[in-house]
Amino acid sequence: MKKYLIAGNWKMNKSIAEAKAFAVQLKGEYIEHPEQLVIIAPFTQLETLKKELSETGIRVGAQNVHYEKSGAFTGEISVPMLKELGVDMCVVGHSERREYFGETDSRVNLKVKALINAGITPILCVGESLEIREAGNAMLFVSGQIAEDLDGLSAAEVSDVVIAYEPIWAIGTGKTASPEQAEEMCGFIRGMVEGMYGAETAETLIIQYGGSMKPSNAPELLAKPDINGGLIGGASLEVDSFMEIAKAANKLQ
Ligand SMILES: O=C(CO)COP(=O)(O)O
Repeated sequence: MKKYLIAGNWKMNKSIAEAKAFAVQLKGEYIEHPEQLVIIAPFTQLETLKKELSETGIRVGAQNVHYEKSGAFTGEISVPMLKELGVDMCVVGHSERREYFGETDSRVNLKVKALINAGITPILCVGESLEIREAGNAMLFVSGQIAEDLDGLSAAEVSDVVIAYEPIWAIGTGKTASPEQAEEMCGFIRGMVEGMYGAETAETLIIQYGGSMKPSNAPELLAKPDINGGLIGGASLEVDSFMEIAKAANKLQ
């Protein structure tokens, strides 16, 4: 059976009450593979979501983390703090963090390592801008990101990482990468991981596509052999559209 991970990245949206209402509604749905779902929420909602979803098998993730365990880092949240809440996954290196908050590959690398050491699955985001794609350098750029972001990790550690390919030009724009474009890059990433860490690690690696994924385009994207799910922004904010995407994955299994 092909593995999928359908992740809703809520970004900076929802109140605690809204997060709870979403979880309650989600629990009312028939969910074939709850272990394939994860809600990536703002820090303030994590405790509520963990509580509400505790018996369901649906996982909960954070959107960012600091790599130091504690210290004078005002405004930051550490890996042990996420661990204390029972957080299962954490997005690292989202393009919005890279663009607006100066997240560098070397910091992304430290975050990935800190999360793996604590047993929290990193969802590592990579992806090129439109300018880079149009210059014909998308693969060169993405391979550079992956090489730096995974630097120093063993094959066993890379097996614990999820990679999300999110072309910046497709995020929040309504402009999706075509299934062929998405597959081309996800296949390229898998090939790169195979070259670096071996066939076994590459075969089991979960590679998501992200960027305006929605119920209408999800079936075609998810059908591609190297795409193991989605990192979904806008369409994850409503249970109905999120579940439609999850069901599209189940139909392919
Ligand atoms: O950035 C994304 C998920 O991390 C994609 O967001 P949209 O689905 O809203 O384009």
